[in-house]
Amino acid sequence: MAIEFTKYHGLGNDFILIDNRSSFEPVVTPEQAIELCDRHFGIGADGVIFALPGENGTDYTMRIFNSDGSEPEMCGNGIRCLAGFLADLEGESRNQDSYRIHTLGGVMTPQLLSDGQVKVDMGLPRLLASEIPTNLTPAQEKVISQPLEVAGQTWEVTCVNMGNPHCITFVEDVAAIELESIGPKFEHHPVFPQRINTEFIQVVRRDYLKMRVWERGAGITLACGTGACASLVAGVLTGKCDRTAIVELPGGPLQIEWSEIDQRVYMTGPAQKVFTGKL
Ligand SMILES: N[C@@H](CCC[C@H](N)C(=O)O)C(=O)O
Repeated sequence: MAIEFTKYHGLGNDFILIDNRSSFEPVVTPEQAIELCDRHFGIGADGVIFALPGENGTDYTMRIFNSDGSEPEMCGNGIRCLAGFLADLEGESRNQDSYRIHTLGGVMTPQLLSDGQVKVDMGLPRLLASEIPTNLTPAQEKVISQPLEVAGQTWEVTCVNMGNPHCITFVEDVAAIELESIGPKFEHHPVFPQRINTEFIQVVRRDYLKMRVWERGAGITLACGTGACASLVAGVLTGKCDRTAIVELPGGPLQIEWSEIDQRVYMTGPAQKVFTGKL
């Protein structure tokens, strides 16, 4: 059976999008996703995203496999790409600018803006150790500026769940971080039972942060939307940044706001279609 796909990226965080609207189960297995994501022997991507029928009264469901075949709960750059993909699929029959999307990390609402960008209501950040999850502090406490031993060094970390788990460390210079060697050690640290996404943040100004990321299940990527949101929340919790800031990633900037009014996090950024194909 031939399967059509569309390749998208959000700031270089790239995905294979599949129209899965006629079934509640992904038409590609995690093992096949690993092969498709391979940059030498496959299409090449950080993950495979499926547009499935909506659940619990939502318009659609998003599921995603990382390039290692694991299934994360949520993907920020991916959900912007999904919104662009859905708008394309609906074509002339489209009658809405925003979609309510069911994900394993909760309901998210991407909105297509007139300038081509996508703004996503990413929901409320979850901060308790049990919600990350981590056993770094007692279950009902937040994990803010806690010491964590990784690779013989003590790092001061703050943890935030944005549907998926993140561990954030503020550093003087993100360029000096040896991401390839330190990233996997954070990801597989025993204090994180479901592994972790790891962000290193340099505060250039209170409204401008530089970020590099090691993603759970995907390694170094050019951008991570949930990671940018989690990092801004961590910056506010530690008093290092404002509630609205630009987070500059290797693939480009995202605008992030942690609203004082409704306490929800909003992310605005691009979603770019690259090409279509058939498997
Ligand atoms: N790149 C994504 C996050 C994808 C999922 C992540 N690798 C995980 O396992 O949680 C984003 O833009 O948020």
